[in-house]
Amino acid sequence: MSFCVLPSGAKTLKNVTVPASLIGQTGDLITTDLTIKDGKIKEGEIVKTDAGQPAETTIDIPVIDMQGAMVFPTFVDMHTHLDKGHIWPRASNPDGSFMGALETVRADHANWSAPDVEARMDFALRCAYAHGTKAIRTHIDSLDNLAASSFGVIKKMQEKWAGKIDLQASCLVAIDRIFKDEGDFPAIAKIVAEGGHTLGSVTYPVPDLKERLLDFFHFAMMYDLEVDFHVDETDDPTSDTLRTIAETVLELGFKNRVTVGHCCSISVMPEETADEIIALVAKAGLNVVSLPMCNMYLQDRYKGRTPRWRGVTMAHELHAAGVNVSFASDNTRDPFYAYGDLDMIEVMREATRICHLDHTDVPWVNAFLTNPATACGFDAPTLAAGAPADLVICNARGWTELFARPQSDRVVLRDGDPIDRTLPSYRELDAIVS
Ligand SMILES: Nc1ccnc(=O)[nH]1
Repeated sequence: MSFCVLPSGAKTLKNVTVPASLIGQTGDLITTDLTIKDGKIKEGEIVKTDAGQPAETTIDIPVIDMQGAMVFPTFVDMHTHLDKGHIWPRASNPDGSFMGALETVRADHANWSAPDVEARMDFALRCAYAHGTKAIRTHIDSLDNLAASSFGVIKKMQEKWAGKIDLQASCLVAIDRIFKDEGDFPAIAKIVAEGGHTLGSVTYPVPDLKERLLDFFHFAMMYDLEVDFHVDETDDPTSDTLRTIAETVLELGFKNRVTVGHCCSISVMPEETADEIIALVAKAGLNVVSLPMCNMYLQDRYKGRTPRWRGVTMAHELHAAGVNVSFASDNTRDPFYAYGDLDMIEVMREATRICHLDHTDVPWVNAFLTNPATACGFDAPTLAAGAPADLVICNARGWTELFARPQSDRVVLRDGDPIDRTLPSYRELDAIVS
């Protein structure tokens, strides 16, 4: 049940609480009025005036006192794995470890027919849409001959969800499998380029990392692609592939957007080493995305031992160095993360708690909205006049109320009208994942 019922069509939402940065102001939260007309945000309240005024100002529209309800633009979830989502019932992680995840997923690849991937992906997109997300980047497992089939499903989903969810995809291929002239990667890169997707890889500290990265960037430059890496998702402080990625970007003068995800290991390195790498990341202009829920699940998990580390990257230090830092969902109900529902309010709540995004002057709310949009090239979410009225409205008047409850009773408007927020039932997937 929604906490309030809003009419379709034009309306003025009086007394809403919005993050100042999203209406181009400084500070934390601001109380304002938002008028919605023709599916777009207008400034202030549309006042009924006498005849003789421009037509636009003479309409009479409902005015609703929102009593301080928080309003956000719809969210951007820039790092997900829609092709893996919801396989948990048939492919659970045996011990919650990273290796357990990798091996379980690899064995499950045999089940990833196009209809299987499509059913799970569409389910996940319905969840994301209902929670108030408008743009998503997903990684696509591309080895084991999956690229042609799974990118085919992406194309179908992009068409089906056009206007509702802006969907981007990035191939996911282990760096030690990337060669310029042999193996599967040349064909995968071609599929990525032809579909206008993003070139992606997961880097490990392999002895020939530099050569493999140069082969990767060969394709990124040949096809003029944006790139997205899974980087150092480990508690091994000697895993410093982030440094090599930053150095390679600088050496090549690579100018397209580069995203690096996870980057967990810098936070267990000696401080001076981490600072050096962070400076390089800033110089290379890399966009960092942290995946706190998945990191907390997989990192520092040793049987019979209580975790002592939260698993996340150095978000505050990266931000202070001028790096564009974002947060995203990562996996949902698969061996890499047993939970999750592509709910960016959950991601914002958990990231705030895990990474201590509270008690700072930094407008961290941007890390779930404008920062990921910048990293991926999605339309910038904003509450400024003229923006589409794609809004998430919560029955909370400030951060403590917002993060204390899951906001399951939130209202989502798309083009100014409330959407049906009913979540799909897991039972729907029983036939394929049980
Ligand atoms: N965290 C993750 C690493 C690699 N693959 C995934 O699906 N998730």
